[in-house]
Amino acid sequence: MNILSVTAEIFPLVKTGGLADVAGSLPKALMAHGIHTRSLVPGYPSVMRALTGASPVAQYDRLFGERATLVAGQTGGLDLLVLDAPGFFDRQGGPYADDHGNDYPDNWKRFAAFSFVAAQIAEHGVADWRPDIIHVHDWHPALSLVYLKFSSRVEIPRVLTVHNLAFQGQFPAHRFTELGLPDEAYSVEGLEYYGDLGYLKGGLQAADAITVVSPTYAREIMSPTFGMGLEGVMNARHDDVIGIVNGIDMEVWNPCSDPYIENHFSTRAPLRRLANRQKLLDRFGLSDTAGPVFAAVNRLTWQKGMDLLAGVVDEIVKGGGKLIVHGQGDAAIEDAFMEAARRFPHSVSVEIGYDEPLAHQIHAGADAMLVPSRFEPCGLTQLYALRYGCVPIVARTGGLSETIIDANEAALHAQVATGIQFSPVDANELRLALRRAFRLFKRRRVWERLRRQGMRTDCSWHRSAAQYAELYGRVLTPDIRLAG
Ligand SMILES: Nc1ncnc2c1ncn2[C@@H]1O[C@H](COP(=O)(O)OP(=O)(O)O[C@H]2O[C@H](CO)[C@@H](O)[C@H](O)[C@H]2O)[C@@H](O)[C@H]1O
Repeated sequence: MNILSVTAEIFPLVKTGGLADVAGSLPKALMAHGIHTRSLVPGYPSVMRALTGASPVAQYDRLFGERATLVAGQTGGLDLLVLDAPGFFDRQGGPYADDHGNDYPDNWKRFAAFSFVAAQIAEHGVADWRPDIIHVHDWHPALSLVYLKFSSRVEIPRVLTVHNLAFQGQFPAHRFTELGLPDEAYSVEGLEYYGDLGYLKGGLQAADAITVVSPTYAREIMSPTFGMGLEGVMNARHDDVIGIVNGIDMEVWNPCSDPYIENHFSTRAPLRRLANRQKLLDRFGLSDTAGPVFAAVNRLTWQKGMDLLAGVVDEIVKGGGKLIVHGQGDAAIEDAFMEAARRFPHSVSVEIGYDEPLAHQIHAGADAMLVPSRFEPCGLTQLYALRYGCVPIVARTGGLSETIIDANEAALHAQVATGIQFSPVDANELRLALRRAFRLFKRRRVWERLRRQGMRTDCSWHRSAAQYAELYGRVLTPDIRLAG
């Protein structure tokens, strides 16, 4: 079976968050099911640099006004189709915004062009290759499903995965005439979204199957609290929505062989982890401590509950713990953490930025990883933390609630606990969760068991890739409904 996977990010070539990790690791996991994935990605500079043995397979003289070449190539086990359109993708800043964080004003056009090419490949194939299914990720390529629904005579099954409903690709309605779609595509059944254009909304309406990245999130987004304005569409498509929890790349995140960490460790050799802990404290200018070293590696945003964490730093300091924060995001939250680091220089250390090796080192050295998200479709940070023996302390929401087993007395007694959950997601409950962590940390054997149990958890793609394979089988047999 051939899958055309369409994604704006793919690890290790271009990444701003979890989407890249999933788009980069799922194709490898699907190979075990006899599924061959080709991933279409935009030709950002980092992607073009990494391509080896690339060859042009299609040419566009005026793709939404720009010259573009579709290039086929391989890198790091990924089979890629790259849309080399310098006018759209060869830019200094990030994939979606400039260096100052301002969205590119032509994002509507960049991702319409990208989506148009995806639809062309789905419809006609490329060179001698034809996909059986098109599977698009998030809003950026979602318009391709709209092109296929309204402008194509080819019936190819269309799958859409939503990694985060908060990002929707909403643009002014007057752009519609430039998209080259028939008039009926600007409708409730298509792109129309509160008087604007909704790329994700259009994709949700045009998909044969919709996946989100955990069953809990699949339930949550049916309500206004989590639906972000799309709860009506999600309810209408309820029977075609399925939640599949993310797996992680067990090679990239492997404490026994990780090139970014100095002291490799495992459940059999846990003491070597202590050397990473010491190195981490040194790196962040913090003195050694008998108390727990808490960490947060995340986007510093409201979604991730990082403002809540910034508000309870005193609880960590008071208890004799340390806090290491690495991330970037909202200026006010960055400032709040920097201020906390100034107030408590011996206990709190912050590095604003985005650094992949450092993320590995923090997971490999800290005692506990804080993930107080207000909503979290799945979350990967807590899975990396499990694998690296860093006990996750998570909000009970979305995928966090499904991937971590709370250390209540029953779960501890049954030796199945892997972390700490708290709910509702507010500062008070986060404080209480920290106090529980301090108490558990003092029970050394209990904490060690918690850590070991986490490291033994299967976070691989094993089960979830099988679910995707089954889903692909179902959409190829259209009479079988997903919910059945
Ligand atoms: N400063 C920094 N330096 C280095 N690395 C950093 C970093 N800040 C974050 N990261 C990395 O970025 C990734 C974040 O992935 P998550 O899945 O936790 O959240 P994200 O909101 O990006 O993803 C969305 O999509 C994913 C994938 O489906 C869902 O799991 C999630 O719930 C949803 O919000 C992790 O690999 C993390 O290590």
